[in-house]
Amino acid sequence: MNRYYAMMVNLTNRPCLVIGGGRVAERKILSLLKANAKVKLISPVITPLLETLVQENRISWEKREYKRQDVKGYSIIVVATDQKELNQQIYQEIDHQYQWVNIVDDPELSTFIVPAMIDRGHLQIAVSTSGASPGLAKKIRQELEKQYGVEYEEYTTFLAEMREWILQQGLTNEERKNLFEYLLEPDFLRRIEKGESKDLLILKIKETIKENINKERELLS
Ligand SMILES: C[C@@]1(CC(=O)O)c2cc3[nH]c(cc4nc(cc5[nH]c(cc(n2)[C@H]1CCC(=O)O)[C@@](C)(CC(=O)O)[C@@H]5CCC(=O)O)C(CC(=O)O)=C4CCC(=O)O)c(CCC(=O)O)c3CC(=O)O
Ligand SMILES: NC(=O)C1=CN([C@@H]2O[C@H](COP(=O)(O)OP(=O)(O)OC[C@H]3O[C@@H](n4cnc5c(N)ncnc54)[C@H](O)[C@@H]3O)[C@@H](O)[C@H]2O)C=CC1
Repeated sequence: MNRYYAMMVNLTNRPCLVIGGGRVAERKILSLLKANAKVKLISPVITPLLETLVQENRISWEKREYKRQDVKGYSIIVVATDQKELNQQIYQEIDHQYQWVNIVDDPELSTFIVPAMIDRGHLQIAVSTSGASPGLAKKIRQELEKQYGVEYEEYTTFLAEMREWILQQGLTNEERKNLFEYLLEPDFLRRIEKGESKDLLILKIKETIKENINKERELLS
């Protein structure tokens, strides 16, 4: 079994090809769309949900069987037909030097595999078993979803906005480091979880920080 390298890939507007339009292809397409990829689908038959995505112009679809000339010019190719031999044949016809390939029924041939994802706004947690047990990756994803609830969407936006502001304040490395630590105190997560407005919280914290910095600087001068 392979040992994989995890990375976060920017697929915005990148051309991605999915061959086969069944249940598994549907799952891969939904996650590609979440990453703003430009998805093309080739398959004679597709699921009702994929039909809807085609009608909404969110993916393009060629209603036909795969041809050898199809597999050129993509960042990512997902091979998801239900025929093992065909999937292997497609693998042979892909130029692997320039394209990342996921063969859904053959981890050994794939140049990348897809983890189970917890999606909480800026926070994404990926769970992988390296193909040992995709079912376990899904189970752990479901457990982590309880631990990292929807409040993390607002919370990570709060952290991102505060961080950007702190970076613009012309502080010393030491001051910045202390503030980033301060932001991670559990109290802020708790307050957001309880429904306190993120924007008001940000205003209050900025005031506190400014006061403290001014006080410290007066003491030092
Ligand atoms: C190697 C990999 C390649 C890839 O697809 O990238 C792969 C391969 C295969 N999956 C198979 C089976 C199942 N896959 C799932 C589910 C998911 N599979 C996903 C990823 C991966 N699956 C990659 C490894 C990821 C890793 O281990 O880290 C997830 C995480 C992500 C996603 O697909 O988006 C998504 C969960 C999403 C979620 O819910 O969070 C379930 C459960 C279910 O469907 O409910 C089952 C049945 C239970 C079981 O088998 O465990 C089979 C056998 C098919 C057969 O029996 O013929 C193969 C082929 C083989 O192993 O040879
Ligand atoms: N990686 C994963 O997470 C999982 C992988 N699998 C594997 O994935 C494969 C696909 O599973 P499902 O999506 O459930 O199958 P499915 O039967 O729902 O879909 C297969 C799709 O392939 C298309 N297809 C068939 N011949 C084609 C051709 N010549 N050119 C283009 N498209 C063609 C069909 O039209 C259909 O849309 C299975 O063989 C299974 O071994 C199964 C479960 C999970």
